[in-house]
Amino acid sequence: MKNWKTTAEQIMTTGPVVPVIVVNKLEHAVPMAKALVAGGVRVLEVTLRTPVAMDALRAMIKEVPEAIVGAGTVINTQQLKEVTDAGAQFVISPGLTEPLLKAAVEGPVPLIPGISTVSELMLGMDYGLREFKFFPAEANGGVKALSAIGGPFPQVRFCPTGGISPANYRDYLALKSVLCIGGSWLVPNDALESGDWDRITRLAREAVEGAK
Ligand SMILES: O=C(O)C(=O)C[C@H](O)[C@H](O)COP(=O)(O)O
Repeated sequence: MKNWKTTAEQIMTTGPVVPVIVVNKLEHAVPMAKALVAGGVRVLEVTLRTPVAMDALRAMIKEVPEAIVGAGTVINTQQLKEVTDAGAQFVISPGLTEPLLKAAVEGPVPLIPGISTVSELMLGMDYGLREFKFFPAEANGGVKALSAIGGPFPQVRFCPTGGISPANYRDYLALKSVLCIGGSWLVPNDALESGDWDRITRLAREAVEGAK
């Protein structure tokens, strides 16, 4: 962690909503990122779930410098190295493993690993981490579970993700332990397919405004 260029806390306090992005076509990446930034959302998580994800990540980093672009769904040390080499500014994982934690704390960018139990949280804390993703948030008991899990760890902060929507995101943000939330609703696949960048800007703006 001593070599991290920024902190997980800085990433998580930059915006209250982090879009979880699935890119299927490379040509969507840059206009989508610009549309999000236009709507006031700068921290973007590109999931490594599609064949074009790495190229999309690189394109967004290069062509949308106003955005803070990170990689999501990073599940092993090989991927961690790849996204770090590509210039990702932060890394998110749905879970945690010791090899991933070890590599991340020695690497240059913050890792925000997912936890869904107290023991996973404690393991991450053993590596010096204090910021975590809570995944899958809704399926795992939602706001109630998260406030109970966070109870014994007042210094820990979360980015709940998974099943979060415009209807419930404020309930999570109301918790003191929650710095931001992640959600895929900000970048609907049909908006990407139809090139409806205005809709993506609108969704971003509404989410940011609604969080105030
Ligand atoms: O890809 C990853 O690394 C993930 O952890 C999964 C995402 O967090 C969820 O897919 C969020 O998606 P929604 O529930 O649709 O908002």
